[in-house]
Amino acid sequence: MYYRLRHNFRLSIITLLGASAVLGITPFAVYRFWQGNVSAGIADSGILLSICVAVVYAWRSGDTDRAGFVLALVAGGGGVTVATLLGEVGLFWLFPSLITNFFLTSALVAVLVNLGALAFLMVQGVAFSSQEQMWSFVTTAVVVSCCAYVFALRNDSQRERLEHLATMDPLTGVHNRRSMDQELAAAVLAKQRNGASYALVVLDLDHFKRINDDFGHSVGDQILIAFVDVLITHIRKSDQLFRFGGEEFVLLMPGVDHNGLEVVMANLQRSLRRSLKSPAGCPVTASLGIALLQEGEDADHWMARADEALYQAKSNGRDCIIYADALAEAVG
Ligand SMILES: Nc1nc2c(ncn2[C@@H]2O[C@H](COP(=O)(O)OP(=O)(O)OP(=O)(O)O)[C@@H](O)[C@H]2O)c(=O)[nH]1
Repeated sequence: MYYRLRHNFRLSIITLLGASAVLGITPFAVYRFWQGNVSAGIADSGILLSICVAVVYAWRSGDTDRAGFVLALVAGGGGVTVATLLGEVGLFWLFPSLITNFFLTSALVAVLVNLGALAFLMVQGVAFSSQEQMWSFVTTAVVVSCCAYVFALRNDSQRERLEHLATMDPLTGVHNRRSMDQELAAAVLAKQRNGASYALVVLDLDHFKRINDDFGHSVGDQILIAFVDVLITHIRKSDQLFRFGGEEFVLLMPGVDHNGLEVVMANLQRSLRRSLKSPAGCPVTASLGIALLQEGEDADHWMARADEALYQAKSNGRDCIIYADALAEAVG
């Protein structure tokens, strides 16, 4: 539970809202009934119940987008209902809901819900004691919503940027090892669920240290970029390329069989030999270790078999492709 709260921001906001609603609205609901204001008491109880249902749904299904959207509607609708029933006293409740909506759902939906709630109150008019009060309230509420909207947009773009930085390799523009771990785990799960086939190809440039030593690090960088360009032209849209670290890359290929894979890899190897050259004109080659995901295998074991195949390719003199499954048959 603590892990989910820590790692899922929207779930933690939904939970916080649920707890605040129970603590904040329950006494008011009781007070309204006690005062004999049954309609306001029912409105408070309805809001409370809807919030609790949405919180439970979010926890059970993990679908915080839908739960957040429903809660934003409940918050907006609840604020309007309370303002309509209680007038000026109820209007104050609209401000927390105007702000909270930006944490619960997307910035655009939140601002639309807020403007919708304000427009409804203006058209209906009963919540305000004078025109002047209505315009002051609506103006301040729109200013608050606009500021929150700008803040939420900025927050979204920073989160996207952070996500990008955390998952992409800045030099080559392909995904990094962190994303690879997630995708391998997803592939293993898909294999367990529907028997999907996957191949893992570990590619490592040969004698790359010499290139750095002879021509400098920036030339080495350019060769890494050119290597990725060649790989990208040879893979399908559904294939995923990751930089595992240094001059080692990993290709995750769904929906492949052994024969098809052999043809694609042989083409790739030819293409690398042809197009990847050092500044002195010498071909830059790569060694490849390949493993098809087996029934009941986990990601670590799968990766270890592909790595072992790569090690064998290096031991065989490099510029070579080794299949882990063929290796296992030969050993067995
Ligand atoms: N230019 C550049 N070099 C890198 C980068 N990351 C790692 N390297 C270099 O890659 C080289 C890898 O050297 P080794 O692990 O000995 O591998 P190798 O020389 O390719 O030898 P084999 O793999 O056995 O064929 C090291 O010199 C690293 O400094 C990078 O981002 N840019």
